[in-house]
Amino acid sequence: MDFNTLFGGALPTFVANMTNGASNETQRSIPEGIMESLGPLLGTQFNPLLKTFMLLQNIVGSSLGLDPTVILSVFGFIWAANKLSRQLYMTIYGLTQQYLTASICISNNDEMFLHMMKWLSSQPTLVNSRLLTAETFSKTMWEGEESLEIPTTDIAPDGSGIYLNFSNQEAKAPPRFTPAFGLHGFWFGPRYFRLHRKQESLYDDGNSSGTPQFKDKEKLVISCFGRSPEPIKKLLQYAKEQYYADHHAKTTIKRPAPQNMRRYGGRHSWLQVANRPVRPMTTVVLDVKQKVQVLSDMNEYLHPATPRWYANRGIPLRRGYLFHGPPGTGKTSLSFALAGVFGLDIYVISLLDPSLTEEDLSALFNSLPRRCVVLLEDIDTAGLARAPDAPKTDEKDGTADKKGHGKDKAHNKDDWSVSDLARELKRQSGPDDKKGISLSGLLNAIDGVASHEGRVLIMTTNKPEALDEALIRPGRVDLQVAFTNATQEQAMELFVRMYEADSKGVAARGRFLESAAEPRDGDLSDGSTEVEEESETAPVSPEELTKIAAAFSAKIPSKQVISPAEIQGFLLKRKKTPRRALAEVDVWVKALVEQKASKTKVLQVQ
Ligand SMILES: Nc1ncnc2c1ncn2[C@@H]1O[C@H](COP(=O)(O)OP(=O)(O)OP(=O)(O)O)[C@@H](O)[C@H]1O
Repeated sequence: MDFNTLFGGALPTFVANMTNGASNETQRSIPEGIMESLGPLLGTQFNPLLKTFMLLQNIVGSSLGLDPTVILSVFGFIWAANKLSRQLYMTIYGLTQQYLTASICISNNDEMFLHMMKWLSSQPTLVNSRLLTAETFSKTMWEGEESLEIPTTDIAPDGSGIYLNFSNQEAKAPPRFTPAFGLHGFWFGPRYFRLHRKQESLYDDGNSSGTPQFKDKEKLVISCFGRSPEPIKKLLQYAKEQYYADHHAKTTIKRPAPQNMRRYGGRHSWLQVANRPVRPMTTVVLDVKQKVQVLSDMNEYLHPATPRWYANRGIPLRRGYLFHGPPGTGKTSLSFALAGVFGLDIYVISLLDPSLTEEDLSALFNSLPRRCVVLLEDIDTAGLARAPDAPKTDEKDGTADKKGHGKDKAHNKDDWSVSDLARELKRQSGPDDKKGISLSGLLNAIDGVASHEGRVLIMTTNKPEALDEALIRPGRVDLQVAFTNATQEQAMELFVRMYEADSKGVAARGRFLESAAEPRDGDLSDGSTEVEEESETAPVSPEELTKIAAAFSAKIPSKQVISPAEIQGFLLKRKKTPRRALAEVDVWVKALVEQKASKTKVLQVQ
């Protein structure tokens, strides 16, 4: 079939019309027969479209006096120019990318990803862009809560029970917005940067996890014009500094990550669980000599020149402290205060964690940062027993190896009993023997080959006598700090600390003697004096506070039977009424001493 037959004889007319120029108006319109010819060719569904097009062509041709072929040619030219310019742009862009821009790629496996995302989420140009990702973002207790207006619930009809209500607090927390996947641009100083946020699915063959699966990984590619990556490096450094800007005032607390995350190692081994304001050293009530001793020892150890000093003498670069004493005497508090003083993160490990194996413990120690505090709390409760067949000598120095197999080596093969055999079989069988930490497992982690040097290890215990001597021998524990129940001086210090911030405020406002219900000196020594409701809450001057504190401490037994935590608990219940605390201390001390003597756990007075 030729074209003429196809177009039903209309083609010659159409061609003639087109070639005859634009002078004749009838010639500018599309020949009528062409519709019928194109219809079957394109299919019936295109008919309305074709008709509309033809109609438009006719209108344009006849009413505007334009030749449709010219219009088509113009459109064709624009299309071709567009294609060409795109091609050109792509080529120039590709060449520029290859030879004239620098890029740095950041994977979400790295901390730098967090720094960058936090910085990007604070950039107005980016958070006002049209392509965003919203993330639920919970604030910690210490972030901008004070100015929040919290609704109250009135549960008593007479209005006497008005309480704060936090039921919708999550709804009020605004989400965080970050640039969505795709291309973005932003300015940093005088320079323009391009950001490409990408997501890739990687296939994990299951070597580490046991189950093959696809995992999503994110990447940020930051590029800038110029052959040097220096501007991007500066940007990354800046983002990192911003990220840690408020860290000098905070102590970051980390714990081992859940088991399924730990297997990725590196920064996945540890999970940040809190970022608390630094605990000032002055808030820990302890003998000044002891405080200074620990502080100066740690300061010396953390000095940049110390690693070389240790290396020159072939001494492993480690420092261990044992804080021992009754419960609630400030062992953990001192650990946190020390981390705060030296600006170190604190890594807390619980040896009672059932998911923690000895391999995990070694891996955790191995992934510690260069300088940090590792806190092993209540080490005596971890059931760290020397293997029953392990020798009494220090495993490092003795013939025994770290897994407690020493005796086996010395064992005469002929002496094997059935129980030895059963024990050996148990040790070698099943996955259960991998659970829990043995003494040798802990020693391995603390000072084995894999152990990270440079860290400060703090172990706390209520029962130092229950610890194996291998655990606390010099080299593993270099300094012991004894904590005791509160002395009278400590009780006084605790009392002053509890109320001094308020009393300073009183001094500043010059309201020392404002209250008419101010107790006389005689009242202070007599704790049983009934204190009027309004005088209890009346402001206390610093001078008066010292007097009340002295009177209070005199009522604390000098035999040190009450812990600082107990005193703190008592004062907290009267946190705005120092006079009431003084008035009620006698009854409380008596009840507490009796309760301790009778070994009951139930408090009569709180
Ligand atoms: N010496 C102290 N100075 C200041 N506060 C103290 C002191 N001892 C205890 N406290 C307070 O008591 C509470 C418990 O203290 P902390 O956890 O430090 O005691 P601990 O000795 O570690 O107890 P445990 O042996 O039970 O772990 C904390 O809130 C802390 O502020």
